[in-house]
Amino acid sequence: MANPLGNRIYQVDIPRPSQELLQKLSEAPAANLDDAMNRLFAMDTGIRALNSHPLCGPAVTVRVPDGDNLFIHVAMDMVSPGDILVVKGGAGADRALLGELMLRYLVPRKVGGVVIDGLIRDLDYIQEECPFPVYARGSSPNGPYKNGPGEINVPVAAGGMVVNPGDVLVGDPDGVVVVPRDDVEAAAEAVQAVQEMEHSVIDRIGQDGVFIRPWMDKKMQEWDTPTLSL
Ligand SMILES: O=C([O-])CC(=O)C(=O)O
Ligand SMILES: [Mg+2]
Repeated sequence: MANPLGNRIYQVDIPRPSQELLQKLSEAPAANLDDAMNRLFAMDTGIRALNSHPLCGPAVTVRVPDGDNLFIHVAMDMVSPGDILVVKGGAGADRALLGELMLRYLVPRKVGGVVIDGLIRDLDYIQEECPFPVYARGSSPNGPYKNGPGEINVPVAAGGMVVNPGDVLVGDPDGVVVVPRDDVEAAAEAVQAVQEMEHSVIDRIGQDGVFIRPWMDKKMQEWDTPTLSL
């Protein structure tokens, strides 16, 4: 057998949450979902939405070297409908890992989206035609090499967060939140409570201009801040 270190493909049947659970996660803004997870689960701010389609689905993960997409091509044949292809490229990359041809190939495969910790190209297609969400650090006309190696369905550090195969990624223009696969139900429940709280605050602001902030009164009592006159 070839040396599998940095050169392996796990054929895992990732957990795929029910449509109902995914719906609950995706109907809230990513910010509220992150609040529901105590504000610790967002990818770093370099990972940006390149079109406006909402992102929500379980991850198939890929690790590739700087500027090389051979194993992304292999992973494209492993995604099921709704899956999010999550790629960790090398840190010093100056070339795109994916572009229009690959994205067009993923359309009939009904991929749920693509999140690239690295660069993409063919931005016009992504912004104007691609029917699913694409997130990446940016774009470059420099194209990828296709030499390998790589790993598929291993834990990757994408956008500064550990992403395991089957973790659920939820994204909107604010960025991407990673829900560990064992926490999906708890997160879906917790986000509903955050949503209800936000809606009641918004309603009061709209109704009578009152912003309910019990935490502010509590903190300011602790500070006992003097009000001075000049
Ligand atoms: O050449 C590549 O592998 C990436 C690309 O631009 C495309 O898929 O259109
Ligand atoms: Mg291209």
